[in-house]
Amino acid sequence: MIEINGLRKAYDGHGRQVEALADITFGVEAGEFVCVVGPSGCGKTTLLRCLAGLLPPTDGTVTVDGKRVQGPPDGLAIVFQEYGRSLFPWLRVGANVELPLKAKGVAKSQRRDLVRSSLEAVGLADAHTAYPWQLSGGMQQRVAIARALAFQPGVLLMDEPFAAVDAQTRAELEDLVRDVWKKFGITMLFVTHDIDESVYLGQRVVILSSSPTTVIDDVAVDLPAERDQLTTRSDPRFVELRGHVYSQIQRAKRSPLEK
Ligand SMILES: Nc1ncnc2c1ncn2[C@@H]1O[C@H](COP(=O)(O)OP(=O)(O)OP(=O)(O)O)[C@@H](O)[C@H]1O
Repeated sequence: MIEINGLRKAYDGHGRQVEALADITFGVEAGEFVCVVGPSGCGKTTLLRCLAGLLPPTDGTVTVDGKRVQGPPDGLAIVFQEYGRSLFPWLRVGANVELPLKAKGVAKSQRRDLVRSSLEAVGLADAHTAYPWQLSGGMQQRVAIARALAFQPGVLLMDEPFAAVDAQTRAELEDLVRDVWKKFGITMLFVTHDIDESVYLGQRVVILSSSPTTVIDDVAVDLPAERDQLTTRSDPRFVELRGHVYSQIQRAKRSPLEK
């Protein structure tokens, strides 16, 4: 479904090159839930931007559904961390969710159905006529997720979507994302700096090194498919996997001479 092959991305800035990604290779199967973790500044956002066709790679290729990414691929949606900036404050919730559908040329009656069903899927059926600024941060992020779902994406990219919400809301949103993933069979690539979150959510965790960034590990999360904030997080296997990812990231942060 997603194939990333030898991806390198260097930025040119004020006469000096910043190599954000050195050499990234991994794939995501259709319908899989893969989390990407790595130290701060290792290029997680850059990776998602290359996948979404928002940035051209310096080297290497990205393909989605067999097609090489050279611009935003069809059927791919993205949810960013900063929900406050991704929703239009002058549009009501329903209109925010509907906007990309209008741009896509979806007929009015179908737009109405999609807006209703995606707001229902995120538990916000009643918020249709509210303005985003009347909602809590967690609810605003639900609207952003509904907007992505209404688009009926085959692939959903999420860039640290819960970094700005409180711990309790975060747990609710994590469960919501697992629910919509299961319900809609979407291929998920979820970027986070939170190790526990990556193990709780993913079927696999891809671990990135610090710069020059490569994939240092690709961990299969062999926890039961039914996850629960209490039982999963206290499962000895969860604790073991979290410890493994943590130690890999610590190793990734050390300079090559210390490893
Ligand atoms: N537009 C840009 N021009 C120049 N350098 C950039 C640009 N965007 C990102 N970088 C650099 O590329 C590297 C990777 O940045 P990126 O934001 O992708 O990392 P990240 O892992 O998402 O960071 P964080 O964990 O802080 O969210 C950083 O060194 C950053 O300074």
